Amino acid sequence: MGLISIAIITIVFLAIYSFYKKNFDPKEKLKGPLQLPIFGSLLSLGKLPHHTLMRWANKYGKVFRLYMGDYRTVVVSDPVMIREIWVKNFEIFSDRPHLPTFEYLSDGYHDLSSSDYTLWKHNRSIVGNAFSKMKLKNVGTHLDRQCKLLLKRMKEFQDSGEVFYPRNHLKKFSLNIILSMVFSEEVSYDEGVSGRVLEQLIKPMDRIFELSGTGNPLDFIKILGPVSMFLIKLMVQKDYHLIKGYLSQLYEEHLKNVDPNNPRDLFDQIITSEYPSAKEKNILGISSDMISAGTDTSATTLFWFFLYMCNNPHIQEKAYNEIKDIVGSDKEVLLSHRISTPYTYAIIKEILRIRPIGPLSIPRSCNEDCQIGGFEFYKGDQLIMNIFAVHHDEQYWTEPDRFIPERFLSNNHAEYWIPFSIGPRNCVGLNLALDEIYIAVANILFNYKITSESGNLIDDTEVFGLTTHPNDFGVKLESRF
Ligand code: HEM
Repeated sequence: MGLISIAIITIVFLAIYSFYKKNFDPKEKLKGPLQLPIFGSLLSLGKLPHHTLMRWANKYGKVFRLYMGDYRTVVVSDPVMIREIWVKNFEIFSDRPHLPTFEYLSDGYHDLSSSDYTLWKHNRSIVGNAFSKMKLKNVGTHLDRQCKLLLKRMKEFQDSGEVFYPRNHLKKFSLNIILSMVFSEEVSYDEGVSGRVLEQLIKPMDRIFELSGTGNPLDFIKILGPVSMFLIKLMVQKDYHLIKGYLSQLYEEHLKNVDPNNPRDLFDQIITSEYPSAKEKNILGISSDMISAGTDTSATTLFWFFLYMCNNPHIQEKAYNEIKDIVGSDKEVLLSHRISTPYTYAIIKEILRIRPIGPLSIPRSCNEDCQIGGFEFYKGDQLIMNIFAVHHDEQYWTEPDRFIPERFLSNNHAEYWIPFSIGPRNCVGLNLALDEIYIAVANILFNYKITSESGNLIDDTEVFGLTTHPNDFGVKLESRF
């Protein structure tokens, strides 16, 4: 028998075994859709995986199983089970799955977002402490400055009557908040001036996330083994080196004159912390996390804000009146106004509910066989929290597909409003994100009436990606003064 025949017989055998194991394993108690051999559900998740998974949850249960390639994956859309897994049994589900993409991009899991429990605990406390110290010092100053720059940019569009395309301006707003807090750097709003940051940081990051988005078969098919790592490196290493080069340069510059007693920014605090090993790798990994996780997330939520305000002029008017009555002649909305503007804050919560930018959160893995809530979990399982499904569940929300900020006025829905996930490994940037979104939303509403460019409703269909965002659109700005 020739080599080709042996290879074909092996592949057929593996495919039959894989089909049997994924669909008819006698120890499997969870229901789920029929799985393809080798790929499992990887090819059937569609363009909007969170919608597909929500449909399957309706059919197979709020805790169901599928396979992403070789990984048994349990998808959870029930807030009670989410609490059991992500909070009460956190230590069993604290880690991320070990995937070649995560491994390569984090230089062997040396960062915050993909590290394993022991290192994660250490790095999380460094970032947590750094944020608390910054909070006391000057977060408000960074937010105010960046908000003023954004409003100034918007004014130029309003004065000229030109259509304003919010997406890139919002990205710069969020990026600048992170850059100034972490590195004391800033990108100019004028195109071109920001060449270095754009070419070495933002564009490479965007390209990497496009390539390595959810469900890359190279990550999930174990038989591909070393070939996967080789191909992933081939695809992302140029961009990866650009990002690491940019961060390494900042690291060297900061090292020259860092004063541990008087840190200038978050990076100084990260640099001056102790690490169990691989100090430089961890520093670069954590700072790269801050930029990748902290920029597009808040910016995309603000992008949705523009859309929902154009499509709901009565809601926009109601929030404007609330802010105007509170702020009066001060000309500027501050963080301290948030408590007195509950309707505006309810708008933010409703945007994060109806269009959570990370609808499937970031996956976790199970580190021991266990039974929780009557369901079996096995070591090595991947866990997916379907935030979108929880946020659109009719059991918890009246008319979940409608944009109704009022629903948050009488009830904060804390049990099932989970855009930042829950538990000890939830979003570390939660408070910063809510602060920056509030500052931007409230000041934009106070200064401008926003309408769609065409006068028609803007399409609110999502595009799945690093963050789930709308298709690009432009708006008209009318001054409130
Ligand atoms: C609207 C804004 C944002 C949303 C909806 C959001 C949402 C999330 C979610 C769902 C997770 C996964 C948590 C888990 O595994 O349980 C996460 C993790 C993370 N987020 Fe955010 N995020 C936002 C903004 C930010 C900002 C501004 C930062 C900047 C510092 C940030 C930094 C991170 C980091 C570093 C992680 C990984 C945490 C860890 O593994 O310990 N996020 N975020």
